[in-house]
Amino acid sequence: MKVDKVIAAEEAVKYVKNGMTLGLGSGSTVNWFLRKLSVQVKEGLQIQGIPSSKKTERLAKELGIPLIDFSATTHIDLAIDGADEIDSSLNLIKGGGGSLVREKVVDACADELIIIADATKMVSQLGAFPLPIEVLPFGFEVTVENIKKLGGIPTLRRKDDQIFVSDNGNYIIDCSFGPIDDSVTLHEKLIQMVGVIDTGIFAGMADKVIVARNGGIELYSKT
Ligand SMILES: O=C[C@H](O)[C@H](O)[C@H](O)COP(=O)(O)O
Repeated sequence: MKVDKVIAAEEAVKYVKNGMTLGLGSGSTVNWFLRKLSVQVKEGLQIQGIPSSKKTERLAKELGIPLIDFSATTHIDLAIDGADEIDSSLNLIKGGGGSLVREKVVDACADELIIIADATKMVSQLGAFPLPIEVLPFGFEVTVENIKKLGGIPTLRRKDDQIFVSDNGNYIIDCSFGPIDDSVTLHEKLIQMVGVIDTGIFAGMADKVIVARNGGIELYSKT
């Protein structure tokens, strides 16, 4: 039986049209989308993708998906991305894989953003997943203290006993705020802090969310 991430990814491929410039998100669900997309590309579909992470770039190249960067165009027709949490207003927490900043740049300039996920990502309120915040390494200790003042419990992300470094050369602070009542206000407070590059709150950005649950598809659209 196919896992739900694969089913959501397959559904998203149906939205890709010949000639499109695609924003390619990051994460395991997007990786399934890339595999499905590459089959269509081999069959003659003409698209070009702008990757949102080095991992996505690497996999897309391996799969033979044509890639460009923003020096070729600043217009993206459709971005496909994953998420760590999705609320009923389609606000998201992203960045579990550490790609939030490039993802936000790519997703924000797309005419349409479609999020693909399995049903485990749907929540009644954001906040069970610690919010990833990308920060400048210089003086990150100060930034962490400032984040604490907002009531969060911050943890510097590590991987294999080393500090995790993003594709942009920055650190990630995973911060538990508990249930987030107002994600826009929280994002605005954080983004104003010196040293904060961006947060994993993607509020009001998703146009559609494709959720696969027990093998079936649910489609949610921005109202
Ligand atoms: O930084 C990572 C991204 O925001 C991913 O899109 C997110 O973590 C979801 O990943 P996955 O599809 O592996 O659950």
